[in-house]
Amino acid sequence: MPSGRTLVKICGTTTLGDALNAAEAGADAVGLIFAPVSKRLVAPALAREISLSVGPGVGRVGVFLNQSVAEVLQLADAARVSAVQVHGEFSGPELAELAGFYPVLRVVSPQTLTYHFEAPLPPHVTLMLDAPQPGSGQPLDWAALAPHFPAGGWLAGGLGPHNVAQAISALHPAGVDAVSALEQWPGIKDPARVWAFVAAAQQADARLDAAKPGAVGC
Ligand SMILES: O=C(O)c1ccccc1N[C@@H]1O[C@H](COP(=O)(O)O)[C@@H](O)[C@H]1O
Repeated sequence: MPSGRTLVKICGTTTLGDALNAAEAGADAVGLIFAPVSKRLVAPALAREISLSVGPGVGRVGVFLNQSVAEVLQLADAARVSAVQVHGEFSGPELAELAGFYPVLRVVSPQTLTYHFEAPLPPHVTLMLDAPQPGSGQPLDWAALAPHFPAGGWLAGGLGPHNVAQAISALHPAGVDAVSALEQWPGIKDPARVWAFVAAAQQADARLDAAKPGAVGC
């Protein structure tokens, strides 16, 4: 969904209050994690309540790690998500199957980026760059990544209000995604940090727009 600005996803939402706060702050999407190993695991029934409450303008992204296509589709359907984000072992044919039902964010680490570029992505599959251990708050080396960052790709990994503007101006991602830096403790957001994250991304976009040749004031 290209919009001309950086989309913002607030991941690891486990309460209705946190989801509504993210929506009010201006987030484009909330992430609902269904990976059983996660400290931010959300029950399908609560995820569904969140999906039905945030309003049609806010995407709901189901997040999965090393789960079968059948499980992904069953949970995504139950929770009424609008897209899925997959980490770990998913083959090309599995991604294509998922993409027949939902837009897919395929998460890869910088170490595996080359491999994923060599194998063409199926339609409706978008790459997201993240640290090898998802949800660990580990930032990527944006300078090293810049020459290889995929056009239209998303960025995650240790992003927060303190560094998201720098990441946007370094890589121009289509979207940014964060969890650890926005929490009071795992699974529970700090509402002020969520607002600050969205605002910092919006301000970064405004600065990039103002710097474009022909922009008013240049
Ligand atoms: O956060 C988790 O627990 C998690 C578990 C399984 C798959 C993905 C998970 N989170 C994803 O991690 C990245 C960024 O995290 P951080 O900001 O560096 O802490 C993001 O894509 C989340 O969706």
